[in-house]
Amino acid sequence: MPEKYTSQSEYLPLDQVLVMPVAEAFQDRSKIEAEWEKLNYLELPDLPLALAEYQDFMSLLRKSGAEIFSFAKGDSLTLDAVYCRDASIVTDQGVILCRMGKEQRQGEPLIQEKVFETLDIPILGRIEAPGTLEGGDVAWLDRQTLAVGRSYRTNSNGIEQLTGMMRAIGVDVITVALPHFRGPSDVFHLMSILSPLDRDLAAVYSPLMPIAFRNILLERGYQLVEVPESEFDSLGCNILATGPRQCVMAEGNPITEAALRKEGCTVSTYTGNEVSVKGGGGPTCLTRPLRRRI
Ligand SMILES: NC(=O)NCCC[C@H](N)C(=O)O
Repeated sequence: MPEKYTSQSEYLPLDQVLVMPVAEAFQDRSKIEAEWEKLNYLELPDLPLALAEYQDFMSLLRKSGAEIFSFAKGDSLTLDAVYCRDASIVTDQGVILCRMGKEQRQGEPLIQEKVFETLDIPILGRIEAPGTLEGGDVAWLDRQTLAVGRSYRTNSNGIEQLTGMMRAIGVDVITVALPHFRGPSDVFHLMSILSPLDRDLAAVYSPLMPIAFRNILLERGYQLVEVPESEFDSLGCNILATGPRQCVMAEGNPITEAALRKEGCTVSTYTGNEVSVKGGGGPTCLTRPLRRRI
């Protein structure tokens, strides 16, 4: 029987996706007030606005036709749990539970595990101490190639563990050494500078991309849409593909949006000031894609 689905793609038509609803992660004003500064958010998120923004984001996800599942809330979770991509990686053989580089997020993988169990998705492996690895540092370049950023969140030991698990299932890992940029307290993942949008199209922020990795993308036949400096902090480079050249991005990135349209992309935007910009997590961070249609 021909294969119908894969988890090893960032751009094929999205079929199933997990989210951690903002209502569950943010909960109430007192939780937000107690946590936002310690988590290094830019400003205090406004709950009613965040809920409204998230509703719009979810309606874009629903419009894509994907089936949506939710993670459950847990006592050990912070506001950051809304950025559910980071706590797990999904392969065609099962899930790898991450070990978060940001200490306050270390409860997330265990809470996610319970939901994977109820969905009957096998656990292929877990990153163990002293390794750290976050899902935002990981992106499929094709079905057999996974790029992983070595960052303040993802260390060499985590990458070694991941590489071993991937070798066992026939996947090559390309390590991308990320620069210091704004330092350890900032959120800076591989997917802050790379969003694959089709087999041969990716949005990139080249100023922070190692030349060698950028050349690998070009050698692989990727055409690169360059995100300008003025749109980096507004998450212009963090774009969710719900299908080939079907993009969901945070509003406020008109130059990138126009460049994507020029390459034949359909672009939908949501207001992400509260739910994305203040916490530093764009649409890929807000979603844990489970599988895509081949
Ligand atoms: N994949 C991502 O870029 N995730 C964003 C996570 C933001 C969150 N405030 C964090 O610091 O971990």
